[in-house]
Amino acid sequence: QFHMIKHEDLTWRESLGQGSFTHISRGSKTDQRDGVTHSTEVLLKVLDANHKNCWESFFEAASLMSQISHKHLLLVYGISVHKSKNIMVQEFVKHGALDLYLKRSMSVSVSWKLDVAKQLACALNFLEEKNIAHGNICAKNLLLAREGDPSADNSPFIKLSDPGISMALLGKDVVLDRIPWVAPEVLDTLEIELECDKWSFGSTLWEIFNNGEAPLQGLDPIQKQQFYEHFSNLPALEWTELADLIIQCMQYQPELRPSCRSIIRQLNSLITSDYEILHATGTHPK
Ligand SMILES: Nc1cnc(-c2cc(N)nc3[nH]ccc23)cn1
Repeated sequence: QFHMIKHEDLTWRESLGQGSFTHISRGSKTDQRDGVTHSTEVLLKVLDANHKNCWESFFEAASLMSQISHKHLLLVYGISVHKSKNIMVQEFVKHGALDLYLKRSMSVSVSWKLDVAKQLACALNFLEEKNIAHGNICAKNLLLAREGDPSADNSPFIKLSDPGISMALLGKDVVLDRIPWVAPEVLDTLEIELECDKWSFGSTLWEIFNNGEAPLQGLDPIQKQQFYEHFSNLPALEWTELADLIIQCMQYQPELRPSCRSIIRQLNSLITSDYEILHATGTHPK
């Protein structure tokens, strides 16, 4: 279920950092199509040699993304296995991870953030309709394909990256580190259900509207675990309707979390109210 890419068709360029048990580089792949050689810019995600036992989960995560195609899901071109290297070849998304982008550019508007939130909700709705749980929704896994430029009246465009190696294999410390993105029930079961993505969506909304700041970033793993044991909530945003949506998504009882359709409906009404307030009073909702 994967396109196998020959190692000699790959070119490595600069390293771009690392994920859980992986390191990533910019690169390119060449392929022949109707006798013409094409070179495509790609992202090369290499599984650390000392985590070879995770290769199945590594490729499982990618194959989830290549079984289905959607405009807001990252495209996986295929895999390449060469000696002890397991390589996933993904589309290269120009502006990289959303959390870093938000931290750098403090000037994105409320409507920009709502637009990005709605695109993520649409991607989740698509996955929900296919009964596919992602399991690692967070701003770091949202890639910005287009910045959006208000003066040119064009909007941002995001792509949801693959979930990476499943938490069942990542160990307890990584799971604790993913609080508050990982749904509370996952800490016991390490099973990912559709409702888990709703919880993570709430946490990602919080990130987007806090300019990429990681929620609970100052807490150590024990304090993070206590955050769940005390049924705590993230600090409320000033915009109450948005804060309410985050609370709905981050309900400790999975069955009480809203459907994706309800999330999209609520985002649409926030978009409308933001538009009306902005164009009526020239200020943003508080
Ligand atoms: N599928 C992907 C994933 N990450 C990127 C990316 C782009 C960029 N400009 N800086 C980066 N720094 C780290 C990753 C990255 C691109 N495509």
